[in-house]
Amino acid sequence: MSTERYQAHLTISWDRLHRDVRALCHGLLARQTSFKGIIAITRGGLIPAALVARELDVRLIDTICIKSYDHMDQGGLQVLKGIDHDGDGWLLIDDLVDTGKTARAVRDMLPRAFFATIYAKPEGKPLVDYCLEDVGQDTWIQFPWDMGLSYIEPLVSRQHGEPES
Ligand SMILES: O=P(O)(O)OC[C@H]1O[C@H](OP(=O)(O)OP(=O)(O)O)[C@H](O)[C@@H]1O
Ligand SMILES: Nc1nc2[nH]cnc2c(=O)[nH]1
Ligand SMILES: [Mg+2]
Repeated sequence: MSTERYQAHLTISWDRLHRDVRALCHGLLARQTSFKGIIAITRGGLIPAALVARELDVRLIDTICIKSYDHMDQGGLQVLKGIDHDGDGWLLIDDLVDTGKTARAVRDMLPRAFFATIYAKPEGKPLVDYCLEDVGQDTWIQFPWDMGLSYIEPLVSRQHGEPES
């Protein structure tokens, strides 16, 4: 699938990610359900899962390893590592749901797990049990682990049409 479906960008800083995961955890705690352990959907779910594990004081952590995108290009879904139970009592964590293709595959493997993501786009949202924030279907979420700080020219040079080095 091409990158044309993304018309907007939402850039998430490390600070915002941390705040958003803590807010997600407040919501999870309010449900008064305790979890046997956390399953992170790699790779995007790894850092959120580590932060959730810290807030919920969970020490048992497993992974489901799935690849679906090469940057913005959605390809065939590859399950590189599964799990040998139905997810009963476990908390599944991913960074986001977009089309819901990954979530559907994970739900088929772990029908009894509780599935939470930080961000959810409309097509995928019905597949998660809990998410913190809705994001437009046409928005590409830029995560801090995919970015770096870099120099930009002062506005005035850019106005005068000086070429960027
Ligand atoms: O709802 P979908 O359309 O299936 O998209 C959501 C999935 O896409 C991203 O993973 P990706 O396949 O890019 O791998 P990554 O987690 O290793 O970045 C993201 O982390 C979700 O797992
Ligand atoms: N980083 C990132 N990965 C995705 N995979 C599917 N949708 C997205 C998105 O909006 N951002
Ligand atoms: Mg992923």
